[in-house]
Amino acid sequence: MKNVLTIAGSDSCGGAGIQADLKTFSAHGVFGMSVITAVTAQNTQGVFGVQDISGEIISKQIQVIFEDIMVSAVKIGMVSQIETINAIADELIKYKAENIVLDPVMVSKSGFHLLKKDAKEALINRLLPLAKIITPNIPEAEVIANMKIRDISDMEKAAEIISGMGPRNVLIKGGHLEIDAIDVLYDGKNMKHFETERIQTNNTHGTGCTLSSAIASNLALGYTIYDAVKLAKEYITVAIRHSFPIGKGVGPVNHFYSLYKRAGVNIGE
Ligand SMILES: Nc1ncnc2c1ncn2[C@@H]1O[C@H](COP(=O)(O)OP(=O)(O)O)[C@@H](O)[C@H]1O
Ligand SMILES: Cc1ncc(COP(=O)(O)O)c(N)n1
Repeated sequence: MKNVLTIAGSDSCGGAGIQADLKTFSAHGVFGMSVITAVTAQNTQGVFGVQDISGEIISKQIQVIFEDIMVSAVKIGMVSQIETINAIADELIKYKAENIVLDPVMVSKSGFHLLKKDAKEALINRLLPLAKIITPNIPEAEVIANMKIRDISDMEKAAEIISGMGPRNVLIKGGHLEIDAIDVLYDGKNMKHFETERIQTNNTHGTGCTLSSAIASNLALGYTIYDAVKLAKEYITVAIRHSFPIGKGVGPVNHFYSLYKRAGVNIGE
């Protein structure tokens, strides 16, 4: 069994954050572990409160896991504030963590700032260089690369700029453009596109968290970056296609579609 760690925020409605990550790990047959950075009071309509966890207890959570268990990959999601970022960077460097997948979460689909404005520099300076792959969506890539992204050619330019900041691979996700769902992967030399048709649904809560956790799972299982992204893209596409109209807002994706199908669970198809 491969052990995979998520360092992220809790989403009370279970669609994004830690909850999405652990579901994704389980769906991939890896053992999921979690370091909670913040607790959000969140549903499909929005984020209504956040309590950040102290840097001290974040460090402690990371330490006790690495002192005890072999960690094959680490996914980083919501990091909230500078204190959190420093604690994570210090510990991951100390334990020489490998296969770090950084999802630079900034603003939720519902428009809530999950990263404090003064923490962007710390995220770029301290976490980007540690990442085997960083997975920004379009608004996040615009902030990190400091440019406007309107089309695929802009995504490629931004990927090159972000690549120069230290991560070994950059995946810019195209979910926020109007065109088909095209993600751009840059490994410092070659540009690759992963393309699927856009699924017409409002239920995309947690897509980014799920994709990055699927990549981390695949890296832990020994896949190359290219195959890890390709398989993760296939997984998120199925999860979006069979997403759930739960709640009054942006519903969650279906992490266990294949399992439910095999078990004959009626999921309303
Ligand atoms: N409507 C959609 N149909 C198909 N794929 C989508 C759709 N929306 C997002 N995706 C895919 O989901 C993944 C997450 O992308 P995105 O939604 O941009 O991330 P985030 O949740 O960080 O904003 C990407 O692989 C993207 O291409
Ligand atoms: C705790 C937490 N982490 C991450 C997200 C981003 O997910 P999304 O972009 O789908 O809102 C979120 N809403 N909540």
